[in-house]
Amino acid sequence: MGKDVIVACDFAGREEVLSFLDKFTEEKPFVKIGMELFYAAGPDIVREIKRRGHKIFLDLKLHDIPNTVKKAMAVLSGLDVDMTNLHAAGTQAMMEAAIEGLTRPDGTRPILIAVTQLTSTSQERMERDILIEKPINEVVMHYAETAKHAGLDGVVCSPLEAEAVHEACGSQFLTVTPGVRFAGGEVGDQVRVMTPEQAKKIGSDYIVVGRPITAAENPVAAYRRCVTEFVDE
Ligand SMILES: O=c1ccn([C@@H]2O[C@H](COP(=O)(O)O)[C@@H](O)[C@H]2O)c(=O)[nH]1
Repeated sequence: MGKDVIVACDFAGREEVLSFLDKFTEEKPFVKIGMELFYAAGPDIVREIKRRGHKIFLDLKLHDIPNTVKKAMAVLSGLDVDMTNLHAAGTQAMMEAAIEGLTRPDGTRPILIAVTQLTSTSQERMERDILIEKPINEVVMHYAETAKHAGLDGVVCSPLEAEAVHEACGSQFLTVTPGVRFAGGEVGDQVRVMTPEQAKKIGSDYIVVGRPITAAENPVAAYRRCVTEFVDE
């Protein structure tokens, strides 16, 4: 897979997401379905968007005991998504169980990536609220290396950490990076942010962009701007 822009379709239901996707008449963006849409519209919305020809990143961030995650991943493996994820904080054992569950009888499976530290988390909040008293870069790197040992394909991290993750885990280990804003754009609840252009320079494999596209006056133009800044030569 080459570099791509993944659109975070954080919508309240089926009609909202489909009318958003209908605006894209000339391209089929890679779509991220997160908790809001999945909890509202269920597995059918995954099938429907897939049927329309979009690649899908199912972003449910599983985090539970290994047996539960394994069984949940076995269910998700039937949905034919292209990518899914879990929290690396669930341990190497949980990640190994997830791979077992996700792998189909024919040996194929979607790309599986691990969330390191959420891009909305700052150094200060991580120390104060979750008592992790290490530099956030070191924490991200530790989770990335654990995910690699477990056999995962990559991580979710900020573009700020993409270069270091590739240095530690290899260039084939995927960096899927939310926390992306246009220069001067509203940051909202994100903390560790970069522009699409900066994410490209630092070597992110995928950028995940939600509100800068979905809340834009012209979402298709905003998407194309991301592609121009991040993908095009
Ligand atoms: O660390 C993480 C992990 C996941 N996300 C998800 O990405 C999008 C970002 O949306 P924006 O509107 O561009 O902020 C959203 O769906 C998050 O759930 C993340 O932001 N950070």
